[in-house]
Amino acid sequence: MKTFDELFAELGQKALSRPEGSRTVAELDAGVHAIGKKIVEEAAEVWMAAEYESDAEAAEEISQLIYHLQVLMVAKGLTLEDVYRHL
Ligand SMILES: N=c1c2ncn([C@@H]3O[C@H](COP(=O)(O)OP(=O)(O)OP(=O)(O)O)[C@@H](O)[C@H]3O)c2ncn1[C@@H]1O[C@H](COP(=O)(O)O)[C@@H](O)[C@H]1O
Repeated sequence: MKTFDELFAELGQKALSRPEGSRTVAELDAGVHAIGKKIVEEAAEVWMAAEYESDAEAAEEISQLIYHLQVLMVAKGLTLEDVYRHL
């Protein structure tokens, strides 16, 4: 289990070290357009899970949406502070 901040730090490290088989590296290489499409897809899955599936499934979809949002932040060079200042 990890927190939002811990995952973000891990993804930043993956972007730098570019380990073989990393999903994050593959997404970063695919670019902002592809990551954006993934975010829209995951957001729809969150909505559908929240309406029609279990709470556990909804939580899993939410975690995947958060992951892809973080990958987009890394791709754009945005920091946690850049986002947190708007919360
Ligand atoms: N938290 C996540 C995470 N959430 C979601 N995903 C990816 O996003 C996918 C979810 O999309 P889908 O459900 O649509 O699955 P899919 O249909 O197989 O997706 P596509 O391959 O078709 O795009 C999952 O299959 C994962 O590959 C994640 N991939 C990685 N992480 C974490 O990110 C960290 C770095 O991972 P790597 O970069 O892979 O080392 C690790 O801590 C991982 O646990």
